[in-house]
Amino acid sequence: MTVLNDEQQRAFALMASGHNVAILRQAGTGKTMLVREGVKRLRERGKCVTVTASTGMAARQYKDATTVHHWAGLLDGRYDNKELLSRIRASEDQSIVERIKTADSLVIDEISMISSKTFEQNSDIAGLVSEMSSKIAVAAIDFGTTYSGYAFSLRSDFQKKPTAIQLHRWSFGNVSYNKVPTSILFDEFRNFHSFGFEAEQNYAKLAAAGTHKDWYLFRKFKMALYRNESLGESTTLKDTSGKTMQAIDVFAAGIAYLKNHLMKTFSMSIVFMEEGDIHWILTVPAIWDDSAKQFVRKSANKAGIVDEHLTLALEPEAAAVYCQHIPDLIPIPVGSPFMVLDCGGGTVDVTVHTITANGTLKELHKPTGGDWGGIKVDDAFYEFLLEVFGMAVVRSLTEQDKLELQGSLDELKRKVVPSGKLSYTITIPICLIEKFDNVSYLGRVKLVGDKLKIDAVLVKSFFDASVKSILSCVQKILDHSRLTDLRHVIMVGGYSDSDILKDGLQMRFPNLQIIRPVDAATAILKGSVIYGHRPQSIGWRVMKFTYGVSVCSKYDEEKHKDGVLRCFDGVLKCVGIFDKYIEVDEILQVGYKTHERYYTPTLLNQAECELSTFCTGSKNPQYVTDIGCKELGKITLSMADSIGQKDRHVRVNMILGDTELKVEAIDAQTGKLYNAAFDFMQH
Ligand SMILES: Nc1ncnc2c1ncn2[C@@H]1O[C@H](COP(=O)(O)OP(=O)(O)OP(=O)(O)O)[C@@H](O)[C@H]1O
Repeated sequence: MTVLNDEQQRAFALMASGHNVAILRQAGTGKTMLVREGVKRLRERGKCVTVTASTGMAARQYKDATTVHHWAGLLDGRYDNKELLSRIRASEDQSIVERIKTADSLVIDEISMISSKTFEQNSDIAGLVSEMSSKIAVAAIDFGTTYSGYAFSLRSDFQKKPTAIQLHRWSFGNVSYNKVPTSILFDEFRNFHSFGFEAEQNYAKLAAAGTHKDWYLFRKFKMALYRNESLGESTTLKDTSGKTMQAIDVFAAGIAYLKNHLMKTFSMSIVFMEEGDIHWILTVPAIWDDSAKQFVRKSANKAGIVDEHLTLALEPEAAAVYCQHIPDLIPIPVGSPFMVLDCGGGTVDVTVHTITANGTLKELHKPTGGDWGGIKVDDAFYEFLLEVFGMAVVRSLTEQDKLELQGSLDELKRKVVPSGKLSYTITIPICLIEKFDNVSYLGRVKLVGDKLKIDAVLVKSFFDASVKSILSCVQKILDHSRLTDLRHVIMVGGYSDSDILKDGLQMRFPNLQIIRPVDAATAILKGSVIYGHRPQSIGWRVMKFTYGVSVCSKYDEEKHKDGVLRCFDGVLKCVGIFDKYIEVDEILQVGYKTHERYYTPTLLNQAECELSTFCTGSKNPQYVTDIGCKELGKITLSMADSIGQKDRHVRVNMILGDTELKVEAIDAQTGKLYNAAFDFMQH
């Protein structure tokens, strides 16, 4: 084996761990030797390595090299990207697709001779290949706070027309809906019984018969994952009557119901579709933290969706992807920032992206938002009811009454417009009519038949708290120096259909163009399907936090003045130092890997090493105990393969910029790659 010097060894380590590596030096300094040796070593590890060069002449330096044009199927260079991709897609000879698909690493010699057009075409072809080698279908589940639904498309349909997405319509009574209420009913033995409208109606029937007391009805429970500091597998949820069940069982049952429903829909229309043929997308709010995302993943696993077939999509990001495919919707120029305001039932999620020259989306501002969705309006309405009727009367509502009242409220919310109306009416349950005795809102609330007639200004005030929070969040983002030229806001999510909200935004920000697509309420689901087929639609993301691990280091009087000191084998060390991997607000390319860090075991026979990971909103934390630092969880690194050896170490990369954090560890002695897992839920 050729011996590599330290610098070459470092370059090889980067190649081996999947980084993009540029080797730059004068002629005669060993670049070709390093490439030859690196290729040999990677192949010995079972990797498929392709060696190419920019010219035929350069390729001759290697035994089995070809030109990059030939390898990537760029044909003779006369086609533009679109034509090239459609030729490769339509070609009967799929050898180009096959060889790109199987390559683990690609070497390009004399890369400086390659034009930017060739680069772009290479990247587009790689994207096409990943699309063509993907699953037969993509199915997206939006497990929402108030409403849930699903959509899907076959790969073959997607390739013809990306927006050819089938959105399941749910029938109830004589009406069909895009989504169903996220309500789940379990029987007295905690077995899943029903979901959606059926769950609500079954529970109301049980309650009417007085047999509901041991049953469990969960509704609007998704927000339990938001900012939950102690989220774990043992977290419990309270049902409508205060009885508890394991949260993971409730989420898993809901996801399983939607998954099975979708499989049934498939089986009615498509022959031979199995779960393994589908890539599943689950949508999550972009502002959720890592433990909430991991919780959803674990729930999906429990529902029978395995990790390899599952991607989490960030809701506003998926909507941004969809909006790119709506013809004539948005005249947003390439390079201009635009905001996506995703207003759902529970969460309002705000992101800012720009469209790059190659059509991918680049995030410009970290996801921001809060729990100011449609249910804040509901909360204000129920507070009003309490004032008018009193706690005892409102508490006496039957399950059927509550169901009907929520339906009437949803209808009322849709009717409210910024101006022109003097009052609104809402149908209320008979028991409330009987108890109506208005003293709190004299002249502003009247009873007319079985309806409550409420002064329009009062009704509009139910939106105040939510709209105020959303406006101030948008203002904060606009104040960011990077976004001074932001002119467009795209509103998506069910609650964005509210004219009160849209008007509030337009009044406060008259210079912004507020765009609300026709299918604002389903943009997330449809965008998630497109994202599942083409994950490269998103190219860059902004880091929400500074991430790092807790390390200890030999005590340095200068550096560690405020540190916590401990003595190990007679050596004074400072513990709890924040070893920063990445900084908040940094914009990272999707799949970005941090520079490798090396960790050594403290004991000779240590088989595992645990790293505590931390995050914080501040840019340069010194210690993991600094204000604002939060422990995320642990990474467990296996060192079992080189047990007993001296000078062992594990090299660790964090993979950031994806929708979830990942970590990769390599045993430096054996070269074995471990997919060390983050555990954010060790509570
Ligand atoms: N026209 C409208 N005016 C006001 N509110 C509306 C309108 N249409 C729908 N909503 C409200 O939007 C919310 C549902 O939106 P959506 O289906 O996007 O939420 P979700 O997916 O349940 O929420 P999340 O994204 O928080 O999980 C409900 O609160 C509903 O009452």
